[in-house]
Amino acid sequence: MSTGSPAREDNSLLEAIPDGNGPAAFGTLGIAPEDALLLEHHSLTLRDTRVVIADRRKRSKKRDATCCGFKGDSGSPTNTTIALHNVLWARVYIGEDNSAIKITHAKELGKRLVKPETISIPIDEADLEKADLWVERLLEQAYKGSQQAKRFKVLINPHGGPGTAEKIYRSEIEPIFTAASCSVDVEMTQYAKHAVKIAQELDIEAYDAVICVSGDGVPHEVFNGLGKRPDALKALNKIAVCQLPGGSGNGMCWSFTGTDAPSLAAVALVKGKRTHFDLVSVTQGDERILSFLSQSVGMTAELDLGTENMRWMGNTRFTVGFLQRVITEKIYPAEVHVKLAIDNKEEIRRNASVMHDLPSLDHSDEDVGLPPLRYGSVKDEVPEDWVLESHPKMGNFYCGNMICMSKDIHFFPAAKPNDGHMDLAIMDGDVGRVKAVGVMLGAETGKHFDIPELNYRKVLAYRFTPKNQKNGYISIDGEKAAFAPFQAEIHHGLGMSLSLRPNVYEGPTLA
Ligand SMILES: Nc1ncnc2c1ncn2[C@@H]1O[C@H](COP(=O)(O)OP(=O)(O)OP(=O)(O)O)[C@@H](O)[C@H]1O
Repeated sequence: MSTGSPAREDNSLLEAIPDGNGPAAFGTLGIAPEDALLLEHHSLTLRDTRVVIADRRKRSKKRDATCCGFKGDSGSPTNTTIALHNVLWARVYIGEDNSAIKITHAKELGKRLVKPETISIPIDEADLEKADLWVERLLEQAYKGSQQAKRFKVLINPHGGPGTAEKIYRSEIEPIFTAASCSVDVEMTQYAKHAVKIAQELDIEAYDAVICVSGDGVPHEVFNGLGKRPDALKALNKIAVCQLPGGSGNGMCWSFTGTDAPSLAAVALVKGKRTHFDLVSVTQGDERILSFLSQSVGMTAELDLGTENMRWMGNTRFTVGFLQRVITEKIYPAEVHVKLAIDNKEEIRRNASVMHDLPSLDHSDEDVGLPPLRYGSVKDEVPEDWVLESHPKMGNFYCGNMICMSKDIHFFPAAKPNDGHMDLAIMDGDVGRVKAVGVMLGAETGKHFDIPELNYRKVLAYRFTPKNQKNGYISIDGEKAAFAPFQAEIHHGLGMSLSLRPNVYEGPTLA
């Protein structure tokens, strides 16, 4: 993910403004009057994706290098440029002896680390009113299309991944939330499925988003908790469910923010725009489970669930687990009934940049539970127009809703947050080790999509029935399900999250 450039020096604007400049100078540069603020010693301008702070004083021979957070060298005053994406907050400070505009931004300290830093620009009393207006304008532009000062319910799984979620939160995430004036209510999950209860009982008017500092297991629980409420439809629409990296998979965080660097992902959520995304109902026995990420059987499910003993490795456990399994070329025979949407790769590629209209879901104030199942449950007859497929040599059954499943695994490059389709990828187990490794490596860039042995389709629903096996792994969002037939169907735009761009996941795409 690009966070835009951090604060940096930029002489271009300063060069362009004549000495003794006035508002007219900005006009000649194509800067709207409301985007510019001329102070006695500084000019502040909003330009496309950045804010430029220039020292207007005549070039002095020597200036304090740290004055107001600006660098200066003798004889050449410099500008400071901050990407609007990195502007976390701004305000007018009024002190007894001095007043200032304070701009807090995410300052880049390394490729994977930003920390809040505040720049102060002194202002005279006479400029207070116009400074207020400009600060308001800056915040509007820095949060374009996104809500300012979001209210977060933060859930931390102390056992997620290598067990460092709380430490990561306190050191890298919380400072960003605080600097961005977000209100946070932090709760540690105390036991497995605790997040289901928390979401079920959540005061949905008190928060804008639930932020899970965890793996993908906690957001799975939050969606299911919201889905159990009598007002499920409204709750799923009102509360954006998001993930920040505190586990080993972090597929949701990667898909929506394009990174698993905690502070960068935190900035992405602070700036995130509300985005509807598709959820899936999975029925198995008498149960109905909401799935937001994936369902898998075979190789992928074994990686998710059969590598628990390697949890200490963090994300590496998936690669090691894959290499161990690919050698055996194991098969998992199954029957799959499919309700197809798009059944060939060419059309999927052509369709990749098409925007899909959201259906009008009823989010009224009345208590409305989950939408009814369009195709019935796994216990009903399979609808007549579903295609029956026999897969006696299935090696991997993988159905996904998001582009990225974990670091460098962009398994579903055709996935969109709300296209109303699931992406179904099936591959036989006897395609050979070279092909299997090719798919794994290709998933880093999405190139595996074109490997002919990978059967990749868009579907609306399916039923999976294992054949000739007593035991095995079925993974739903990385959580273990019973090894028994299950059925899945998509709900277009039922869920809500925060994303950097509308209806696009971050990562390599087909378009
Ligand atoms: N305090 C707790 N004690 C025990 N289990 C917990 C606790 N809090 C949450 N859990 C459980 O931990 C499981 C895994 O959580 P999570 O997904 O956050 O981490 P992870 O396993 O590292 O990530 P991933 O699922 O992406 O591999 C969830 O099923 C959740 O119910």
